[in-house]
Amino acid sequence: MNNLLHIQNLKTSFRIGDHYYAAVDDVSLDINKNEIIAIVGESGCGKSALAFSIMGLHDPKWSRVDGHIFFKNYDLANIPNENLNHLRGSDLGMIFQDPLAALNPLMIVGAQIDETLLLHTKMSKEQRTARVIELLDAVGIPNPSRVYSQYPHELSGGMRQRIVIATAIANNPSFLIADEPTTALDVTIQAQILELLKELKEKMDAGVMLITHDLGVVAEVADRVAVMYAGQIIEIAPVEELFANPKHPYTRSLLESVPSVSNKQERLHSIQGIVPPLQSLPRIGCRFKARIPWIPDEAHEENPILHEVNQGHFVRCTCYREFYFSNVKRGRI
Ligand SMILES: Nc1ncnc2c1ncn2[C@@H]1O[C@H](COP(=O)(O)OP(=O)(O)OP(=O)(O)O)[C@@H](O)[C@H]1O
Repeated sequence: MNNLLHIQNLKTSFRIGDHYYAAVDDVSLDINKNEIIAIVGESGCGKSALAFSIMGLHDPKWSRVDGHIFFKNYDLANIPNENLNHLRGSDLGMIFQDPLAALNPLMIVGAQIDETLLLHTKMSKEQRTARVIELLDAVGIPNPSRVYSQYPHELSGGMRQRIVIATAIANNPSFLIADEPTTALDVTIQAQILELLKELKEKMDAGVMLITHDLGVVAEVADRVAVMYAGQIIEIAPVEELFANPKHPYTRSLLESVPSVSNKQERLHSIQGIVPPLQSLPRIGCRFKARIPWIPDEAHEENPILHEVNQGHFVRCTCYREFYFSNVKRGRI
């Protein structure tokens, strides 16, 4: 079977004052082996809240996770912390956005990677050192033996991100989350890191969840794309299908906002309004409705569900059938 992780009706809520508000609201999603699934959406749509729920990183004092996350023989949303601790760093890996925050500034990088091997394997010190060197080499670090003994501040941003990746993949995780792994890097390093992610999924048959704002990155590496808006998946499709045939008004607007060589004379499209804060997210009806006020009410569904419009291509709410850009009438598009 190809399925690796099965998320079912996941709801992640944060406590604000006396109430809980869902940042991830009834998300169901399958992630397969040997697949990179990109999660896209504006800031505040719930991408990181989803990733942190899978890794069990939310503070239970301030949050609540309901639903199921089936992975191997576990339900990650409902297992004791010690089991999750064991899985994190072995079968589950996470690459964080900011390599400086993820690394210990007082420890040489080799020792940091070694620590995860020490925690999760029975390797001897010699075996671990050899494995760390092998990992440094695998993530494209030149002169791994020298870099082993360097501190994070002695390395460039791209090198530090590679160290974070080497740590995340040290124990060959079968599922890896990469949260904006290339945001802080220049484009050449970005391309190398993306190449590395592709290699990982192929060589280790891993499933990768890639969280990004960058649709160029998505086009480059993803196999499937899930578009999130206001805590929900509003469209999901294989990558070529999503770019060729976007349906949901939000997805179309996101794609329309990307600069391209062919439309560089035109003003870039901007999506009207903002993602509302958690406390004021619309909870009934189409959550995107307020940002497309020119679309008639009747076009929206009362309880929007995901409709399969093509094989493996799902879109939420019937408004996609009636959608046009507000300036179409003025003849700009
Ligand atoms: N610990 C928290 N307590 C309260 N609200 C939170 C907490 N973490 C996130 N939120 C809120 O949950 C919503 C989703 O946040 P999240 O960080 O998942 O968005 P995101 O799509 O990952 O954004 P970005 O792309 O900026 O990382 C936002 O409204 C955010 O303010």
